[in-house]
Amino acid sequence: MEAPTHGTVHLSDWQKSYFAIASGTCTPGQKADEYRAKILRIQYAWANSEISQVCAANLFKKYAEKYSAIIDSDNIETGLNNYAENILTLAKCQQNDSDKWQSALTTENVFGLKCVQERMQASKKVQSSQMAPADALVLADKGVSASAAPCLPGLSAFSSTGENEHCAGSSKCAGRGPHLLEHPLSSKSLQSNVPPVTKASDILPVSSASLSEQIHAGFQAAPLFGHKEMTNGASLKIPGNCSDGQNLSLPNQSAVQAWSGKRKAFYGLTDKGSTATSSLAPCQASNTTEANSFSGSRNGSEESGVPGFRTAKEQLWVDQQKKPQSLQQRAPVSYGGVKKSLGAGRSRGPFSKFVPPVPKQDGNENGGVQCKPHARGPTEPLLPVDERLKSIEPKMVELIMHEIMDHGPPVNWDDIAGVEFAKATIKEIVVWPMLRPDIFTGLRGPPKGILLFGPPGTGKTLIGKCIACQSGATFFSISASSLTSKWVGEGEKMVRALFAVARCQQPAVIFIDEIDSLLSQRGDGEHESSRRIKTEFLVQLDGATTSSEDRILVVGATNRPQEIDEAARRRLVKRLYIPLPEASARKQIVSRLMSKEHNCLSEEEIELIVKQSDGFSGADMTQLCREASLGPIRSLQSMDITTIMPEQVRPIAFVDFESAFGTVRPSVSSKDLELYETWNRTFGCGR
Ligand SMILES: Nc1ncnc2c1ncn2[C@@H]1O[C@H](COP(=O)(O)OP(=O)(O)OP(=O)(O)O)[C@@H](O)[C@H]1O
Ligand SMILES: [Mg+2]
Repeated sequence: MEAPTHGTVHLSDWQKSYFAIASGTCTPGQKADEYRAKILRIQYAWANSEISQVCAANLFKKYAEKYSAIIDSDNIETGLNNYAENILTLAKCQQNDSDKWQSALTTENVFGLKCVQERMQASKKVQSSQMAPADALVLADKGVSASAAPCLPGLSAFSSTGENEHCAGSSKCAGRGPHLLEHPLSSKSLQSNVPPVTKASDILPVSSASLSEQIHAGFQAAPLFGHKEMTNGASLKIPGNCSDGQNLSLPNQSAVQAWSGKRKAFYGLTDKGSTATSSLAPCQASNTTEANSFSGSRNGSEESGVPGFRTAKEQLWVDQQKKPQSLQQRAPVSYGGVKKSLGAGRSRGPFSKFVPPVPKQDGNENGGVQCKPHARGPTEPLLPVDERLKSIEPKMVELIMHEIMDHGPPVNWDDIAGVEFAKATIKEIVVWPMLRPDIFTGLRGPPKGILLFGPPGTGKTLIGKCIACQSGATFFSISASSLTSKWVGEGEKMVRALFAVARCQQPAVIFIDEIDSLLSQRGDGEHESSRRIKTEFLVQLDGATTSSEDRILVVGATNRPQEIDEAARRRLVKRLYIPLPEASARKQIVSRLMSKEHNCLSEEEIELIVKQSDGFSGADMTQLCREASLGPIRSLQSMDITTIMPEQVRPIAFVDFESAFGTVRPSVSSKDLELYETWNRTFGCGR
């Protein structure tokens, strides 16, 4: 029988396996394996010129499609759909920068390594026969820093071919010997991802500095790049007859020969001597000593006056370390125009800049404690966390930090028409004590809780904004409904976090709009979560209002004062009625709004408007002016609005107000007003 040729065996093989796959008895896994094997065989056949390139391409395409159809299919019977799983597994395995480094290699098992033992023996012999010069290692490589140096004599056990005998002679070096590995720094440094060295022959000469770099670098990058990327050419040559011009290589260099060949050129061009350590900052961030010694050793050239290369991350980190504590805090923020609001009324978009609620003025009011819930990233230094925030979930603190900030137009006291008594009282109990805490002490100490109540649209929220701008305090503006609805089940934690953050950011004003929805009377039918929020709020409020040191002011605003829980009412000691604007206030609102518009209103006409608008709230007055300002536009019926020039629009006239009165009505009924008046007489603190 004729022996089958190579080609026929090959073909029958293919046929057989094809039938096996097509038989339907294979599991998706087996099929995938078979297709994968086929793809490999195609590559192999093409590489051996058994099939043409066109044929290989066609076959490859066919089997790759089949293969990926199985892999990607999420049908349990026919596919594997392990794509996501693999990715997830990979992602899990991926060492995160923030993960704590846990190296399998410890000082103990370094000593256990046979090659290390051999080298230790050898260096001991050398030490006993010859004393090494003190600065041998510095000579070996100027990049060695003072902090890195102590570990090096011990590490000299790694050096090549008895080079110690030649470069040494150091009494320090020799005298200390291998036990110096136990130096705290060195042992720390050694607890890195040094790949296990298996053979003594694998240990090839490495300059001491580059070795220290590798150790500090945890060999993360070094093994891939080969020695030339590790240090510049000069430092690779150990002076004297240590290893003259000898090519240095890393333990597993052979395994990455192909890589280093390609990468050498690339990295060699861009990053002399720093490539191996360029991604090191994250590992160093948590340890100042290590980081310093690291930068010292790898930027040895800095010591000699030549600035070493640092990545931006490293430089930032080093700069932060250099700054004094107070400066490490973020730059003081002027709260003039900054409002922090949680929930309703937030104008901050998702891409707006985050402004932290930092202590202002000297930035050191809390003893320089940075209220940072946790390190934001592995590359950032771990700044001290405020004690008061330790019991608070970092997530909550972050939510408060991220959500309460806002920027709003600055509001002046003059922008608020009327309510003179309320304004004077607020200035007295909010602004002045914030400005002169030294005077407002003891009995003069400001109240810690204020309630602004009155009909809707009378300027309560406006007053809140004004306090934010004028008091100079850190301002937290919280809509009660956002606390109760947005963070279902977490409301009370949010309340706790809010007060904790406020405590860190003193002086602070917590403004709670619609406070009635947060602190309404507790009843049997109410939801458990809202009851818990309420209780927590009262507890916090109590703490804030009774503590004499805390400079936290809680300002609540409501148009339903009668619904507020009596316990909360008691804590909000200053209850200020914000009534409907009087005639003078209404005039002020109209005049102020009209002064910004083109109008032809006479003084008498304004008086008439004021008279006619009796019972209007501030918001109603604003709406009336808006409506009137549209009058001139509406009168341009015959003209094309798209082509009209601004000068062609006539000024706002009294007639526009007359027609505006036809559509704008007071929003507060006299019956409602009576309720406010009664409540004010009962609980209010006004005159
Ligand atoms: N005293 C005032 N002076 C000037 N403008 C005012 C005054 N009161 C109200 N306004 C105008 O009405 C708008 C709404 O006021 P604001 O939101 O402060 O009312 P509020 O009392 O908080 O009402 P609500 O009880 O419904 O929350 C303001 O933006 C402002 O334009
Ligand atoms: Mg309001």
